[in-house]
Amino acid sequence: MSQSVKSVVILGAGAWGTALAKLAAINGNQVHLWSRQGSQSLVSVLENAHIVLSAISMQGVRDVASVVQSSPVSPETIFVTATKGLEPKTTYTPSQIWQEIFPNHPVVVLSGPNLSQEIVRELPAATVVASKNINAAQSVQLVFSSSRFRVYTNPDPVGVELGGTLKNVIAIAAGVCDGLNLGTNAKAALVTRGLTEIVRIGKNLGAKTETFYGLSGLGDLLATCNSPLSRNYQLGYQLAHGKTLKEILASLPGTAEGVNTCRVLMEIAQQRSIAIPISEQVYQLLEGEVTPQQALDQLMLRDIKPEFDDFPKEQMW
Ligand SMILES: NC(=O)c1ccc[n+]([C@@H]2O[C@H](COP(=O)([O-])OP(=O)(O)OC[C@H]3O[C@@H](n4cnc5c(N)ncnc54)[C@H](O)[C@@H]3O)[C@@H](O)[C@H]2O)c1
Ligand SMILES: O=P(O)(O)OC[C@H](O)CO
Repeated sequence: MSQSVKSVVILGAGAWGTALAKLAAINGNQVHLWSRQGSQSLVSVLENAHIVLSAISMQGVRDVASVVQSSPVSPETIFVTATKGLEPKTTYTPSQIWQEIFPNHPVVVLSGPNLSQEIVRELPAATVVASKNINAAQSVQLVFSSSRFRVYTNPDPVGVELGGTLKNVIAIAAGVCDGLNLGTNAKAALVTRGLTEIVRIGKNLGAKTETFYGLSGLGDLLATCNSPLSRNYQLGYQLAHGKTLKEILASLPGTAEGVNTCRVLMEIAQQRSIAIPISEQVYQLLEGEVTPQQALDQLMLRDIKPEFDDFPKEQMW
């Protein structure tokens, strides 16, 4: 694959930032991995950057974006966000924060079934880069594509971002399901109905339904709900084994964004009257209002209903 060498700055040297820095470096790009604990100043690494990719956990995104705003950045710089979360105060996605702060720059979302521990082992994986600016998405595609990492473009950044973000809540539920040994049928039902909740919220927020059936939606949902490498899945699994949220968070390696996302998601669903029963039980579980068994009972004993919300009546029977 031929491409011109790009100067790529990765913000956040956690698990995902480090894996992405490795992928960009494999292709011969000039990569600077910036961490708040490191010795390099943000201003010095941002100079001449073609691409600035944020792999900061949600809680730090606005602070870091504001510091970047006060640094000299080329007018051509493309911002890429790889964070999977929602901002509590505004309910914004990370790309909405970057776009608000940098209204004249292209913003690209990078999201997919990407467990970082597999990617650093160079196991094959695929992802999606989504933007309203196709040229920017294609530039980012070239920077990260390799024989081990297949990158697709997509024109629906909100859908790609919400798929990666909302699946973390369902992954917590999947961990609970496996932790309680509920079986394969239960897991299939949970993941499928979880996807229905993600589509309901996503459509309401302006995303395209098809996006949720792609890599960044269903793909990431399957990866995260089936792997003990997922921190969100692990969190649910340990809740099912009787640990408290506080105990789990104290020993979990890295960030489980699903905890914060679930709280913001409940606010969005309530404001917009969207039914998300699985996510609601995850919320109550995280708040300590129900036990895993009570959450399961509440889901199974809901009123019976048709499978789909919006089948035209004449096609029903
Ligand atoms: N690890 C994965 O497999 C993976 C894959 C895809 C997406 N993600 C997403 O990427 C994001 C980061 O995940 P991670 O696994 O690297 O988490 P992590 O906990 O390993 O790293 C988070 C990074 O954010 C930095 N950070 C947090 N607050 C900050 C602040 N206020 N200022 C500066 N830096 C700050 C931390 O120093 C750290 O470098 C999350 O939103 C996660 O959902 C992770
Ligand atoms: O470890 P998790 O649960 O944050 O999942 C990591 C990625 O989002 C998987 O694509």
